[in-house]
Amino acid sequence: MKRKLDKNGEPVEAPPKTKSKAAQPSQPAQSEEPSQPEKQEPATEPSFAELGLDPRLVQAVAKQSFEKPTLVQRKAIPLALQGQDVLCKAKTGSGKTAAYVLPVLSSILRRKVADPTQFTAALVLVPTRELADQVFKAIEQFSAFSAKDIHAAKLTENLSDAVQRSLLANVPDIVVATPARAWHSVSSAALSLDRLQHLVLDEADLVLSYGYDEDMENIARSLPKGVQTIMMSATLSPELDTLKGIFCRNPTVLDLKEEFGAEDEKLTQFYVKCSEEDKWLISYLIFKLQLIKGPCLIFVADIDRSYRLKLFFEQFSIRSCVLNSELPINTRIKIIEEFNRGIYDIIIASDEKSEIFGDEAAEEEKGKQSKKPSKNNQGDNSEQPKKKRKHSKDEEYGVSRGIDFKNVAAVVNFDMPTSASSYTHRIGRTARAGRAGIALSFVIPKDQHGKHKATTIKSTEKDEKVLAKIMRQQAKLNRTLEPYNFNKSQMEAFRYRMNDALRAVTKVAIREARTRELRQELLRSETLKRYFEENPTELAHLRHDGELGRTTRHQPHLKHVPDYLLPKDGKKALAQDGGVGFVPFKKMDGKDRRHHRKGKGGKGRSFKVGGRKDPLKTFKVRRKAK
Ligand SMILES: Nc1ncnc2c1ncn2[C@@H]1O[C@H](COP(=O)(O)OP(=O)(O)OP(=O)(O)O)[C@@H](O)[C@H]1O
Repeated sequence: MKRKLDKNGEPVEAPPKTKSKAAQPSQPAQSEEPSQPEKQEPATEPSFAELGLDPRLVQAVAKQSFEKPTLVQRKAIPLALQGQDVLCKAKTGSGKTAAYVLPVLSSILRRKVADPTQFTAALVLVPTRELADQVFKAIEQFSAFSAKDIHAAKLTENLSDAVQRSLLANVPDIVVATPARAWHSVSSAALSLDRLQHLVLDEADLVLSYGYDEDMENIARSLPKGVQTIMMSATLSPELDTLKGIFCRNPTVLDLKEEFGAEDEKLTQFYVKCSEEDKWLISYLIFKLQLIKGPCLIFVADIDRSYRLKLFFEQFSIRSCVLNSELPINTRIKIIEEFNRGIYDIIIASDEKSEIFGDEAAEEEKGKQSKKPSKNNQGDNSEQPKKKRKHSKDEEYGVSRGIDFKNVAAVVNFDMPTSASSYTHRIGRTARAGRAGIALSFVIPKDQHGKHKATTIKSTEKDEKVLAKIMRQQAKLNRTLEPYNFNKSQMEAFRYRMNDALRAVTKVAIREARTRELRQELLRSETLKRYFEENPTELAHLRHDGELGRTTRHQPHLKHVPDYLLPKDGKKALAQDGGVGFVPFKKMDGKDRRHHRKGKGGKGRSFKVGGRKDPLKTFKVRRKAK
């Protein structure tokens, strides 16, 4: 039974004095208690050292330049250090990873002082391979000063069973894996959970959506008694209840409200209602004229779409890279790393999972009949999103959730997600850890859907419904989405160029781009290196194929925007009535513009998010009089 908590996530009753888990079930049920007056946060917030963490971890945290713990860290770390089960819901980008990694590492270090026996004490389950990589890196960073005492392993790479076995033969203290990988290792006796002490489910609301129900059940059966369970999630979903039922005993539930009030909100949200064709035109203008600057994440509905947009941008010399489930995991991780290092400014990510997480608009139409409580989701396929089993794609792929893309200035929903919760997760890739960011979503009005055969896509049919739902959801958080209006007449001058570029991006060109990308990966593959050494002619063929076939028409004239195309008052005139629509990330005086063109530091980065150069400080939204 869950405990009552105040608005700040403080348990209303005093936390148990005992550190022993065994004592917990005997505590009286608290959930029916009336609400207590809110507890005030202490005048000064505790530092990491004051949270009771091992000093070596505090040192590592300082190295990361984390000045003070975030709300979720202040609340969850002490509870986890006491050995309690914790179910924590906190917003995206609020620092949940450190909130569980630090106490788990601290407990392992503390235990090792008394008992240096080597065994796997912690298992961290995450829904995607990308996330596993990220969590593993966080563990490495936080154990920088205790590396000889903490040995971690990640079980998600495309490693052979033999290699994974040898990894596990070293008996890591902490294992990070997707549930499928973890169960595979447990069932083959490569990983022993016999002495497990901590189980973490990160992005817990997702694990069942990814079709891991059976793996979770199997893992649950293999756990010894008394394992501490920590569940982290950015949203509350019925799946959490299912998992709570399977794994937790009397967890403390932390439902943490936003750390910042509306006035501190650093995320600005816009939407553009436009035709299917204008979506391409506006995107071209936004990126070519740099109306949005800085690292940007563009979400599209499927893989073909990601290549179509990339090739379309290429026509105008706008550089971008694609991220999708077809690419090998190592490539995906590399792309995320390179984006975080500032090598790419635009990632076009296909959010195929958005479909799986439920088309809420469709659900609404079904009259919400399926509101029956599901005690246990096993076999309950009617309520569970369908597992997608497609061979070419990686089912453990996911970029809209959990991944810590650094300093993302803008998230663009080129194609709307099909649910409000997908939207929350997508926009959560920007404005992280108190930084600024914008979200811009293209919405196709219902009467415009299907009108432009070349670019129409099924998933955007219910954009308006989804938008309405998103607006309601955001309003609950005191957030609004503002219309982002373009001056249509000024856009017209660019239309023929956009059409020219769209025509060049044929289906054949997209197919070719898709296979070319995969071919490049084959050429880079370490696994195939040996094979190619022995079969050099095949390597030559593969290379030759790659050099051939650039099926997109090359149109050098599209690269530059001639001055006569630009409106008299420059880019600003593109915004209708000079109002919403111009998104300068930085005040652009003459000097700055030169600076931008040159591409500061040769990296093409021309602004900082947050700090003195906070682009949003110069951003004016003029509400349109209704
Ligand atoms: N105390 C802190 N001070 C400063 N930065 C922090 C702190 N804790 C975490 N961060 C940074 O905040 C960013 C977001 O953290 P993290 O990825 O853990 O968020 P999250 O809540 O797990 O997000 P999501 O729900 O999207 O997975 C990371 O770049 C992390 O390094």
